[in-house]
Amino acid sequence: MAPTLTLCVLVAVGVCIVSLILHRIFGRSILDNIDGPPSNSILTGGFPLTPTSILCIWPPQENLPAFFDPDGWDFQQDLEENYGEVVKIRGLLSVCRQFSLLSTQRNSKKKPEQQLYVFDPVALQSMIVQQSDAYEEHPIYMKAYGLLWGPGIQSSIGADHHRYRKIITPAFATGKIREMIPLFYEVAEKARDGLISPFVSHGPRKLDLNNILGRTSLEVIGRTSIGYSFDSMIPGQDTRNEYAETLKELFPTVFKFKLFFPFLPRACEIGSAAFRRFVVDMIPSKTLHRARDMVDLMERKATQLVMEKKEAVACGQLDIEDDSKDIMTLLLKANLTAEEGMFLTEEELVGQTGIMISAATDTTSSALDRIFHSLSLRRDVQDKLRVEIVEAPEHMDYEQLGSLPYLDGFIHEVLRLCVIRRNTVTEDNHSFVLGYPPVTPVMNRETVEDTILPLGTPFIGVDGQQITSIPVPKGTTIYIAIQTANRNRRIWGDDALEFKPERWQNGKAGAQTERLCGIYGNMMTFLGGGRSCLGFQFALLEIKVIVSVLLRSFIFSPRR
Ligand code: HEM
Repeated sequence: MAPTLTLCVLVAVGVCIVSLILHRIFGRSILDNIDGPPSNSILTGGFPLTPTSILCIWPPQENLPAFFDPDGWDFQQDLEENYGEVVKIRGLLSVCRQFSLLSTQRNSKKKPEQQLYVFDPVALQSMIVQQSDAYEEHPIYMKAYGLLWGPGIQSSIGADHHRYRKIITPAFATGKIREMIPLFYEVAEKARDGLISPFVSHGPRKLDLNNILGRTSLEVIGRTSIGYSFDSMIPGQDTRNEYAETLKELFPTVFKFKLFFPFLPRACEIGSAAFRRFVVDMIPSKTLHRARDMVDLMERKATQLVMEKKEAVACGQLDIEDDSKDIMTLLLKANLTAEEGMFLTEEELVGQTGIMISAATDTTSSALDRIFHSLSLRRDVQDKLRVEIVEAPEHMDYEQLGSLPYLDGFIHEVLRLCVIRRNTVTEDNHSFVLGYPPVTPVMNRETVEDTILPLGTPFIGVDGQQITSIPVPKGTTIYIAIQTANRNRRIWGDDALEFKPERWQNGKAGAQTERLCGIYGNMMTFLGGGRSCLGFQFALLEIKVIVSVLLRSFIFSPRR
């Protein structure tokens, strides 16, 4: 290492250590009284100040890797069982945050590394519904969405977000989605034929169900959102185009940079977009350049799709008054009648196209993966479901799809618990099934003002006193604990961790006295309030159609 660089690194490390010591001595926070798992990492602020621990700077954070680990079951379980329904988590790089390099909000009343993990139903209701203006989408994720897709509903807050939501919501009205059901069947049946065809031509063989479910979800949203086919779904052929490939690779590529995410809000403020682009071009990282090229490709494609649609409308090839058109046509139509300042610009239509396709594809396909995985492990559930489906009409309409009680209970239960914990379930012993919701076990928010978080279930603070509400300083990161809320024993009962579709029959589950503020089934899978999932009905119908089509033709077993 060059001497100057070595000196810079030493000075930076020295400054961090001094800051950390000062911070630990003088930095009091009103969140100190909330209990949470201990941290031993130098960069999370929870480390014991010994010479050995000072050397031990990796991993850079203690709670978060365990927290976000796909197999972090014990950690999540520990949070649920050993603390109150609001838990303090130690976040990333607290030392650097002292210098506001990472912090998105300057605030003296809290230690920036302290974050709250919330599953108390009253607290959730306050954050998501009553006091929602005080809790915004986390700036890191908003910036990330903005960089990936451009301006749109998921990369906006406040008035802009209200505007997007107002113009997009009618495209998801029940009447519109009901008309999409025949298309759901068309794509699901192509998927079924694609699965059957290799058996017919080559006899028994292994198939990649995960691949075909991903292709099916993308094709459904391509056709319904913009009237575009990404994949001819020709049996036996993987005919996906470049956009589809890119979409599949995008998140795994981008998440290789997850340690740098906290720098995004500040980094996006440095210089012009052209300058930032120049910096990205200059950084010698193949992966970064791959991510850049993927974003470019997706933007080009979305722009092309929007332009084609606009031209088709302009030259009369597409009748915008015809209600049975895709979501983009509905947005173009809504634009025509929108009040001043309420319509979507071309750039926003492009951003929205990318967001919509991404929001609908990974979510639904991972829910479907978990559904077929659960079915393969629970032959009893699979058989019972098949009996109900086979007795129903082959092509069901909206009402019929909603009227199959076991299918409905099964989908609710998968979306409550989802994927099966590895090594806990066998075909013989199926009583214990745990899982993650399909999008993420948590959603991030950040307080944009000082606020008070009320609690439904008071708990004892670190000082031994009862806490009935928590003053939360501006700039605090909050995790909406979707997964933990969905299996909170106080709400769901002692069998909360068991996979029981029957619990939904006769309206038993979902009608508990303790309410969660989610829009679907008294659970948080699709969130609630002003940022809840706009496509939840779409997703439910799509899933029901695909499950009913595939269960008629196949018996699913676990891979041997
Ligand atoms: C099982 C499937 C799905 C699940 C579990 C799911 C879940 C969610 C969740 C939790 C959010 C809130 C995100 C946040 O606050 O950052 C969300 C937002 C959203 N979802 Fe879904 N989603 C699913 C499928 C879909 C589908 C199929 C579509 C579209 C056709 C869709 C469109 C959206 C949109 C547009 C938003 C942004 C809403 C806003 O910011 O106001 N989702 N979804």
